[in-house]
Parts: sequence; C-alpha cells; structure tokens
Amino acid sequence: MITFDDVSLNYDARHTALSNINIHIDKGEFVFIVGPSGAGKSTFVKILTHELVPETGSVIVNNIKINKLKPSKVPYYRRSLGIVFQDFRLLSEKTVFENIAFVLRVTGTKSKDIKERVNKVLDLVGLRGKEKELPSKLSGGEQQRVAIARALVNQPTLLIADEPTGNLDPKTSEEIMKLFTEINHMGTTIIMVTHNKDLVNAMHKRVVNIEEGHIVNDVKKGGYDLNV
Ligand SMILES: Nc1ncnc2c1ncn2[C@@H]1O[C@H](COP(=O)(O)OP(=O)(O)OP(=O)(O)O)[C@@H](O)[C@H]1O
Repeated sequence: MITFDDVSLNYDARHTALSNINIHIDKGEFVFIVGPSGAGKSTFVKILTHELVPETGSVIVNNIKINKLKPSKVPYYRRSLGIVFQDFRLLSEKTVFENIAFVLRVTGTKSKDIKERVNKVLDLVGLRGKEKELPSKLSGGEQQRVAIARALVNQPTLLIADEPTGNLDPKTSEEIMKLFTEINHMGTTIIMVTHNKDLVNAMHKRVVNIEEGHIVNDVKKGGYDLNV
C-alpha cells in the first residue's frame, strides 16, 4: 500500500529532515512512528499527505506515485486519506454533524447519502446524540472522536494520525486507541506518530523508530524503546 524508495527531503541547506528512507507498509497494518523531537516524523507524515514533496526517491501510495502527482490530482488524492491531528482542527462555528458532513457537501454528495454516512461514523465513534452540538461544548476526547469520524466519512483505506492523543489525558487516550484498533480491524491501514510510550508499549504493533532523519529500527510487534 505504501512504499518509500530512497526518499530524502531537505528543508534547506542546513536542515536534512529525512535521508534515504526505505520502507514498505502493507494494507491493513497498524504502524507507530516514534522518535525524538526533530527526528523527521512529521516530515514523513507531510510527505504522505502531499504537503511536502521529496527531492529524491519515490513514494507510492495505493499504486499512485505521489511525488509525481499533478497539482490537479492532489485534492482527489487527499480525499482518499483520513487525517487526524493533535489539535483536532474542527470548524468551531459548525455543529458536529456539519463538521463531519463538510467534505461530503464540498464533493456534491446527496443529502440523503450524507445523513446516512455521517450517522454511520457517529455510531462508530460513539457520538450519536451529539450531532447538533458545537465542538466547544464537547470534551477533548469527544472532539477528537469528531475529528476521527470526519477522517473516516470518505471511507479511506489509510488513516494517518499525527500525535492524536497529544492533548488528551491517559484514560481518554486509551479509549481513542481502542477506537483505532476497531477501525484497523475493519481493514483500514493506520499510521500514527506518537511520543506516548505507554500506548505504544501496550499495543504490540509495528514500531518504526526515526532518529535524525533515518529509520534506526523497525520492529513487527515492538515497543517504544529500541530493541524492545
Ligand atoms: N519548515 C521547516 N523549515 C526548516 N526546517 C524544518 C522545518 N520543519 C521542520 N524542520 C526541521 O526538520 C527536522 C525534522 O522535523 P520534524 O517536524 O519532521 O520532526 P518531528 O520528529 O516531527 O519532531 P516533533 O516530535 O518535535 O514533532 C528538524 O530538524 C526540524 O527542525
């Protein structure tokens, strides 16, 4: 599903963010990306979301060579991904329902289909009954669930999460991880960047450790620290 072949990216002459990255991720995998601050994790994610395009190497996602994507195809490619951020990024003046429906409205989906699909993801994230609320009336964990529902409403095959539990307490973080596990079991590939050692150690999933722009470890059922 994802192949990085000898990918390097420099922000400028002094900042090499990623060097010669080679990695393959299969459909249905759950992969944690860990490493110290400034290691290159967000850069890795931004390449996947096509916010950044590497100077060298090739990146293939769902059979599309995204480092050669035509600008006109970028919005279409992005809509094939689900993306979740640390700071939720909900539209504060729109209800829960409208936040989730937004992308479907933009792409001209029929009202009846929107209702069906939004309700389905609200059920999945456990937020039925909250659809008329504004995000400010929800807890952090609930806001992140709305963001996850929004990411899933287009039925992406790949969900990318950059520090999704960074603003949440430990119990809420665990609940979000249960939801991710459920989503993964439904077939969605998940790539999650995190500094949360306890969550990574509890999950026993693939752990890719990036340091100073290099993959220094990649373990199938790994833990947060090297060689665990
Ligand atoms: N816009 C930018 N311009 C120049 N250098 C940048 C830019 N963004 C990131 N960098 C540098 O690239 C390297 C990798 O940054 P990146 O944000 O990918 O790290 P990270 O592993 O996600 O860190 P964190 O865990 O703190 O979020 C760092 O040395 C950083 O200072």
